[in-house]
Amino acid sequence: MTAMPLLRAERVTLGYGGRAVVHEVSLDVTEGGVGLIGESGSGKTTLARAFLGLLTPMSGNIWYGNQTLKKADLRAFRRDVQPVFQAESLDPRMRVGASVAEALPRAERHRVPELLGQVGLDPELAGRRPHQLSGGQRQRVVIARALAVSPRLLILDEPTSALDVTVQARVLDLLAGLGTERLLITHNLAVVRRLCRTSHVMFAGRLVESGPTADLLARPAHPYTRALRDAVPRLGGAPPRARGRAEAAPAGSGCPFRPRCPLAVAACESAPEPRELDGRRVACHRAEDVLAAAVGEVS
Ligand SMILES: Nc1ncnc2c1ncn2[C@@H]1O[C@H](COP(=O)(O)OP(=O)(O)OP(=O)(O)O)[C@@H](O)[C@H]1O
Repeated sequence: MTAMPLLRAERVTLGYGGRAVVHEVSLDVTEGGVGLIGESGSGKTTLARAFLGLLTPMSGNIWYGNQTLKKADLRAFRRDVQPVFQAESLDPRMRVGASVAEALPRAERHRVPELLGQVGLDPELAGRRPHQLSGGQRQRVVIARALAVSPRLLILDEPTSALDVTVQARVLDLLAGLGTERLLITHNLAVVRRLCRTSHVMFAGRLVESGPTADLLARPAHPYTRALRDAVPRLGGAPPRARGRAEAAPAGSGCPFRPRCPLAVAACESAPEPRELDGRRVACHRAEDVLAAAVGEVS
């Protein structure tokens, strides 16, 4: 029997000022790491904010165990689900030891050296301020802060994109070794390859493909997954060019990827329903053709 996921989005629509930017997304945060991938503006951070309880769905529900977030014990939720922000979120005036201590319950403040050690930092660095650390060290301090309350799940939004490639790899190794569950948001497929057993690909506020990360990378079933894979092959690769909303078809007018899709046909003028295919879930009329072309072009 599969364990109940800690967090689950059920047909969640999210937006700002009454305008939806994430449409009917269903996603379970399961074991082994979950990646949420997509280009700038696809809605990843908006969905992460809903998972952190910072944005209320316009429709649908976020489930925390067997309760919706509206009814859940928020004290337990805030301990179990911790965000890992970018290193710039550290208070520049605060010594990093004090910064980690602030995240600990009062009676456990003696654990600062232990936590710094856990993220591979020399406890002697506790007396420094953020600008006296390297980017990778600062990111480790942010992770130590998140770990202070022994969370069950970390929600990481581009945790390493500001770091150079070798430092990025070391921080990813640290995250992989922690044993804490993670939902990782990134535009970089090399990052999810290391940290996430399952991945979800988002385009224009919709999930277009979900499944085991290894399968998505080896044999994408959606042309957008394939384009992402081919655009960003390595750690440290540049993000896919942000093309803006104008290049996604407006909601209600067929497949949103159609204007950019090399495989679009007349059928794509009706929106594809997500369906199960070859161990993944994909929303594309031509998924069989994309899958069949493991190598080379489809037309
Ligand atoms: N506070 C806000 N008010 C209004 N619109 C917003 C707000 N935040 C985000 N948006 C819009 O919602 C859409 C999705 O943005 P979101 O930040 O979730 O995307 P993203 O995939 O995380 O992008 P990035 O990788 O650049 O962070 C975009 O069109 C964005 O302009």
